[in-house]
Amino acid sequence: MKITLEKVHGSMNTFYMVDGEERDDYANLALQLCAKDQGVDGLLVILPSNSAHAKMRVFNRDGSEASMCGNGLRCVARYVCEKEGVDEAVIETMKADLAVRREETLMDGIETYSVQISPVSFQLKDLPMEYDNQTTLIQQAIPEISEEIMFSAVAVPNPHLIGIVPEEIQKSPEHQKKWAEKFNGQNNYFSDGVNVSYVTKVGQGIFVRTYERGVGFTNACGTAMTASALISCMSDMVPFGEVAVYNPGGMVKCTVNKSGDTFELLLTGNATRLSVHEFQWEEEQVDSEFTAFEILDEQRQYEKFIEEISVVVEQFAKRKE
Ligand SMILES: N[C@H](CCC[C@H](N)C(=O)O)C(=O)O
Repeated sequence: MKITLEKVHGSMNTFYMVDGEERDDYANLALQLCAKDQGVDGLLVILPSNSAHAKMRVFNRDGSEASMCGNGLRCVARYVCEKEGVDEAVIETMKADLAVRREETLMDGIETYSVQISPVSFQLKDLPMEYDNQTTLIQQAIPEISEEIMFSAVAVPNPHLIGIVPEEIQKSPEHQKKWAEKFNGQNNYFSDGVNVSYVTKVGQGIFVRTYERGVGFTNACGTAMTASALISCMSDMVPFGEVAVYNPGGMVKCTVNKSGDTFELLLTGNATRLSVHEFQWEEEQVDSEFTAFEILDEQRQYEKFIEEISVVVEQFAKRKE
């Protein structure tokens, strides 16, 4: 079956995106596309919805389906808003219908969208995570890992383990890689894996590097950056409100507001279109031609944005090409 795909990114977290009908084999499409393209982190599927303008499903490189994707939702938001000719919309996701909106550009020529990140739960059963019969894990050392890293577990609603780490640990990915690989393999804590983020204060904001469940290290993980901003506000590293979150793929703004004992989270950042492709999708992977028949030039502008903030980003991490 011939399908049209867009290649898009949010903070250089890159996806193929397809506008299709409900089917039960999109994991197979994700595996085929990711086998062909090492530079992509997963597949976004846009589907009809009974409750919203559209529905988003997201599949990781390993074919596993996630309940949410913050960077991907910005790209889906742009596609749906431009298709419907609106600046605001609602997108159905696995656990919630989320508000999305077109925003002032981060920089000229960089389409920018905000997306709601919800629901939020600190209950370990919602990740899921098993740890010493605890029901929550917030700003706590896990002695097996380190005495100097404060960890927090939160579902937004996909699962995140957030560690506030000193600069010297952040400077090299080895420590994070060791534990993220353990928690996404055979282990007693996370039966369904977990996205692992290391967070360090930088300037007025934070720097976040994430090892994503089902993918590995990515340039950015939208739900992880938002969860990291939430934990950074709760631990008084930064004030509540708008948090500048730097990552190897650029920078986003996360807005963290507390009302009573609930949190409202918003993720604002680029939604960049890279190219458009035709793909012959067969049951078995065929070596069909997989060329871009349209290369867009939005990336040039995004590179200028990266240059502007590289001094902050490059002290911790080089971007994955
Ligand atoms: N790897 C994540 C899904 C993708 C989320 C990430 N790309 C984002 O922007 O939030 C998980 O399995 O929970």
